[in-house]
Amino acid sequence: MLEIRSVTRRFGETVAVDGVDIQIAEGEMVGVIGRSGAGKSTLLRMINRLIDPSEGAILFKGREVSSLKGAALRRWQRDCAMIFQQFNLVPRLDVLTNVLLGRLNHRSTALNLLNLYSREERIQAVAALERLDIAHTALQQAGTLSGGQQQRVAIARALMQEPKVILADEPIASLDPLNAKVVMDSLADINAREGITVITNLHTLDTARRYCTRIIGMARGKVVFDGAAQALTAEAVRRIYGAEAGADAVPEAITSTSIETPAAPEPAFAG
Ligand SMILES: Nc1ncnc2c1ncn2[C@@H]1O[C@H](COP(=O)(O)OP(=O)(O)OP(=O)(O)O)[C@@H](O)[C@H]1O
Repeated sequence: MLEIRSVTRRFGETVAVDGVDIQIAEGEMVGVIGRSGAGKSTLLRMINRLIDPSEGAILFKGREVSSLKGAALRRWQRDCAMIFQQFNLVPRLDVLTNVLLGRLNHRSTALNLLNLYSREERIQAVAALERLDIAHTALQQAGTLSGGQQQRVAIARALMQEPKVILADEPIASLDPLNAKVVMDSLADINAREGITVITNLHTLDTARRYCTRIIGMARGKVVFDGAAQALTAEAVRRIYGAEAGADAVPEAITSTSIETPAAPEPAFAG
């Protein structure tokens, strides 16, 4: 369904993504792992066209999305929701309005300028917040919520886009273990129930193993592993993280769990 065909992205002398070929079927839950600088974010950002490839093509259901422009590009960006490490909410707006912003690319410019949302859209937004168990925050300023709550708002906003694909760029890197679990459980639930394809960059191996049916390992811009979580052997881990990351010597930062360690409950308002 999603095909990344010989895609390369250069930034000056740096080759961030180097001749990558990947095919992802509808409904997969894919984790992209690799060291910092391996090219994971660049790959994700090229899929929804925040960045354009230097070479190669990206196709969705046989149609090249890497060359779309104007309204067609906006439709693709609507189909392909993005979740960021830093949530990217509008902090001064209330939570409900932030979620409604997910409808932007569904609507005419005039409706957007007038800030008019239908009753159905508001009901849909509240339902998305309820699903993520944060409907009680609907009228609070988004910036007053804790990180975990803000990421859930971002997921609700993504759901409002009615996307075909969700791209999550290190969605739990800024969260404590309990919130990381809530966010990953939500993404897994959306993948399982709606069948929405999820592609997520993750910085810990065990999270990828636990949640993703398929893992793509990147090193220096190239795909060096692509397979089932169970096939991720010590040798594969060495290929992804480097020779020094031996079976017993994988750096703590790579394997340490960001999910299971108990943590103190988050404050209700962590402005
Ligand atoms: N806008 C940019 N301008 C210049 N170089 C960039 C830009 N974006 C990424 N790079 C470079 O491309 C390479 C890949 O970066 P990328 O952010 O994709 O890696 P990553 O695997 O996502 O790492 P991290 O986990 O640290 O975000 C790095 O060397 C980075 O410095």
